[in-house]
Amino acid sequence: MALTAVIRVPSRALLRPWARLRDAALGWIEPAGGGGVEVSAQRFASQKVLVEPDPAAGVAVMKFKNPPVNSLSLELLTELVISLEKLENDKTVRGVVLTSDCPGIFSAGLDLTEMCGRNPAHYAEYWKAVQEMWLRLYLSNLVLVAAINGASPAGGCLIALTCDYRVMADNPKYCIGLNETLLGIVAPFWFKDNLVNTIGHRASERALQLGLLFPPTEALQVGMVDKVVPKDQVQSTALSVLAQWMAIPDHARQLTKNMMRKPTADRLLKQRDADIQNFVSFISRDSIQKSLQMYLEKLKQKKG
Ligand SMILES: CCCCC/C=C\C/C=C\C/C=C/C(=O)SCCNC(=O)CCNC(=O)[C@H](O)C(C)(C)COP(=O)(O)OP(=O)(O)OC[C@H]1O[C@@H](n2cnc3c(N)ncnc32)[C@H](O)[C@@H]1OP(=O)(O)O
Repeated sequence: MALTAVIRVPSRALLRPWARLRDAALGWIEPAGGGGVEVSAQRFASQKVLVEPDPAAGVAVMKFKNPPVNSLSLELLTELVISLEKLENDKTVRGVVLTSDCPGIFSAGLDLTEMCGRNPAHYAEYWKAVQEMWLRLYLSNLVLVAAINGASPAGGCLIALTCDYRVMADNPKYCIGLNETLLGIVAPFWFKDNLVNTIGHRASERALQLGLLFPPTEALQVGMVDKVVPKDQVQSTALSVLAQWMAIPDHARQLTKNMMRKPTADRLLKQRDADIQNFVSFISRDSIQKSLQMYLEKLKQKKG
């Protein structure tokens, strides 16, 4: 990856402790004596989220890279939020394409191993990170376009739903949807709200109860994605769409986005702790743990 952009990062001594953790996560190194440091955009490429900025165009491409299936581990979620925050603060960037570096998979959704056989404190930490990811993406001031270049179940679909526009590859093997009920679990209310805001109430009711995973043409029909194109055109189409959205003055577009989305985000913001408690007690149930374990086993057996 050839990247040339230069980003100014303040001295670590001036940053809060969490920012030092962030620097470590992103692999930024401050030279001895440090009074601020210039890092090349290559350093911006962390392990599980690659960011390719194009300052001339005012955009960046963010690629998830957590093989084999881009499951949303705690580590990936943390890097995603940090990378997004950095882009939000970068005055040269106004729009971002979200896509995958893993062939054939956009994201397999939440990491089942983070929700199985762990303790309540871990479940709480994990759920807080999932909430944070959703809130940051859903309320982002940037134009976000999803370039869905592979399967996108559950949490993968949620990421796509937070975007302002979704372009999907036309391979009928790639499916997208909130399939939680197939795992014996329930999509949280804010997943549901995001879906209802995208495809409407009746279509959501059907899709959520049946845990429907839509192939691209059906996803287009129901309004879950906005455009279906051949696989090799997904990213270029997403970049063209980004350019169209970026032709609108930022302040007017951002205020409009906020007006449309804030009430939905506020529903979660008003009850974040209660939502974490609900998740922890739900996921800790023996019956739910059994369902998830059986589902994981089925995924593993599929190979053999
Ligand atoms: C009433 C109160 C309610 C409160 C709310 C409570 C609960 C709700 C909580 C959460 C909502 C959940 C959201 C989610 O996102 S759950 C995750 C859902 N995801 C899926 O169902 C996708 C599962 N995966 C697949 O279907 C396939 O893997 C794939 C993505 C289509 C890719 O298929 P492929 O054939 O290419 O790969 P494999 O299937 O062979 O998988 C390779 C490897 O990856 C492992 N794996 C797959 N998905 C996950 C995952 N999500 N998490 C962790 N690991 C995953 C798979 O087991 C294989 O592992 P192996 O060790 O065998 O290599």
